[in-house]
Amino acid sequence: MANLEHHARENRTADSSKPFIQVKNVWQEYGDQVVLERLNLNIAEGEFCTLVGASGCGKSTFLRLLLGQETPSRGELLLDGKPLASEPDASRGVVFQRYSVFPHLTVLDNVALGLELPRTPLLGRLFGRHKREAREQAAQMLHKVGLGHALDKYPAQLSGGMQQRLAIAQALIMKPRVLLLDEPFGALDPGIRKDMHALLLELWQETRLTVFMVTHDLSEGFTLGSRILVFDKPRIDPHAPGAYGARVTYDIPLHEGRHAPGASTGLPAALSEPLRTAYQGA
Ligand SMILES: Nc1ncnc2c1ncn2[C@@H]1O[C@H](COP(=O)(O)OP(=O)(O)OP(=O)(O)O)[C@@H](O)[C@H]1O
Repeated sequence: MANLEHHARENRTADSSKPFIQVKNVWQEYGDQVVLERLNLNIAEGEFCTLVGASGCGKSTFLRLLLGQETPSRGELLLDGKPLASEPDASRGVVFQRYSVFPHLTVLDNVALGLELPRTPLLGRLFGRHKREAREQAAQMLHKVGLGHALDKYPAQLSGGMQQRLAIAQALIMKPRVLLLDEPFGALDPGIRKDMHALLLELWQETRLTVFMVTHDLSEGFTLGSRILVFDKPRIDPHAPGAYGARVTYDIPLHEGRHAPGASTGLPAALSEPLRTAYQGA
């Protein structure tokens, strides 16, 4: 835990008066299909943004832009006032719905590898003291996410929830400043999802990482987020479905001052009901 707290302090050296992430008039087009249009957002460091919206409206595309996997067709994304690196780097960690660890490595090695690779890109592994330190750090992180008892297991021996815990540990061990989650709990049973929500909120509150999480579950979006971003297409041309893209049509702060998981959404009923209906009908 000391590590995570230290990490949180390190992350907070930036000028807090400036938005941490700025999205300036961002468009993303594939051929003649406009997927995202005119996105403008300022995100402060430490916000937990949940992204909801109809299937295919560009939420994962937006995550890929934040990750640096793609560059926008127009506009720019700034992190600490500087253009985002055009390739994924250690400042951003990512967890997908179907997790992507190395099946032939143990749980411990999967997490330690993240620390080893950047230091020895050619050999791929560390030796001696550095190796021991990497493994100790990895073991600490795995205890933190509740996998302390499974260090020597292989991914195929883990349940879905445990695999996502491993994926989260793998992302966090790199001390990212931004954590990108693309429906990380979408494949899990409701009971396990609740446990994962508690874990994620606990980790977020300790690190004050900036989180972007795509979810199809509106109540998950409301429960976890400190801010919910609703993606939707305000204009549709039935003769040219790709002519217009999605924008953020609702941008709602939630849980101001929240410190306990499961606090109320604080949304006025007059707003939450139409939003729920519109979203589910989409
Ligand atoms: N590399 C690409 N080339 C062409 N089209 C793409 C590409 N990536 C995404 N798209 C299209 O962009 C649109 C948005 O896709 P995206 O996966 O971002 O939506 P989404 O909101 O995350 O959907 P879902 O909720 O179903 O995961 C889709 O129509 C998809 O086919």
